[in-house]
Amino acid sequence: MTSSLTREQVAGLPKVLLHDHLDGGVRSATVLELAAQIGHELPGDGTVDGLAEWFRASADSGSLERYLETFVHTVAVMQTRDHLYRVARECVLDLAADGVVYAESRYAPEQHLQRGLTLDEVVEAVNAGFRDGEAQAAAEGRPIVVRALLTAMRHAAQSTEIAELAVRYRGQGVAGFDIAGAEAGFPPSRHLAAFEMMKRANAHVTIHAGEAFGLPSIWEALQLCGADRLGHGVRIGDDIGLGDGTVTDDPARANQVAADDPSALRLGSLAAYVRDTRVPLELCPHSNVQTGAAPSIAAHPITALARLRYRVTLNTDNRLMSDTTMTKEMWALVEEAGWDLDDLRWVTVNAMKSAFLPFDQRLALIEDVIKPAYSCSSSGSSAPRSESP
Ligand SMILES: O=c1[nH]cnc2c1ncn2[C@H]1C[C@H](O)[C@@H](CO)O1
Ligand SMILES: [Zn+2]
Repeated sequence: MTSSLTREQVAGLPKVLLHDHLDGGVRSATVLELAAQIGHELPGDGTVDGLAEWFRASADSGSLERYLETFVHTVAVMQTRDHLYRVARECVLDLAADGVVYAESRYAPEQHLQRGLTLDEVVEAVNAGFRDGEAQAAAEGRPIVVRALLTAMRHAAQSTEIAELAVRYRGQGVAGFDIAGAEAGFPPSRHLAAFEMMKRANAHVTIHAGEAFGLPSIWEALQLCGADRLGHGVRIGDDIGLGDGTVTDDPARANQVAADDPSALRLGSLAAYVRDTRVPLELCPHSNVQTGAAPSIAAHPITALARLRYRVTLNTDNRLMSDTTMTKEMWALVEEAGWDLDDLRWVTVNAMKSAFLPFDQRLALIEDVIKPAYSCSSSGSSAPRSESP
């Protein structure tokens, strides 16, 4: 239970990460080195730590739009085959060092064409980095499986082409399709043709929705665009009533009510649909605090949603901008929101169940890797939380 769980123990647990941006997790040392090579001018004081701090502080603005402005400096150094390969390979090594055993890493191929690469060359460079990173991590005794998700930017007009690219590389390192970028003013239905194309191809879709904008965005993502998962989806709390407000109006109180008596919270029809149909929520606590989607880790709706038994998964979003890792996300919930080992095991199994990986491979990772490690870590003082139906 909480009292016996240490940060070191959490660091050693196997983790599953479904929502991590490749261009949001570049090592600051790599940004510095590659920027010098290509003559890209960077903010900060010229040091690795200074640049990392610049990303964190600039992203800490309370606004998604300002958070996203920082990506210009990572995207700038991901414009050649070698640079994409390096960033992808380092990403895998960093995730493996954090205990991640399965990850889906997303990026927008259309943002990496500034120096003449084609969309296919971008995907192939990243795939090559992922494969070599996996091989090196395995050789170092930290096996990890990584798949790519191809993102289309929601303010742009290339989503159908990116969806076609995702289908073309399905089974060759690419597991699905996503849209990202500023949410307000750019509803998911703007990209309906791309989503319909994915559905016709029986391919997987996740959509950034319910982060900076609320229920209409979630509704469109699910009911018009057929999303299999929600990127963030934290604003589903707007449809869960406290009697005098919603979960997202007063998340600290909602967490308390959910812990004391979950049946006291009333679910609107969309909130009920999301829970009943087990829609996976790719929740990213530190990122949400930075963009103003949640007030703090302690008061983040993830805890109420977990107590209400939504299909909650825990994610990093952008390790560089949010100065985070999976260990840090987990440990913050333990220290600040009362999570215990069973909660961590539960979100990890939830994530593996929700991965865009073939069923037999998901099952093998759950049975052979995740469950045995969490059983070994268990103090034996509590029964594991039962799986959701
Ligand atoms: O949290 C986010 N919400 C919406 N868009 C995001 C978020 N994090 C990163 N992005 C954008 C910026 C990246 O350049 C792009 C592709 O990874 O996705
Ligand atoms: Zn994201």
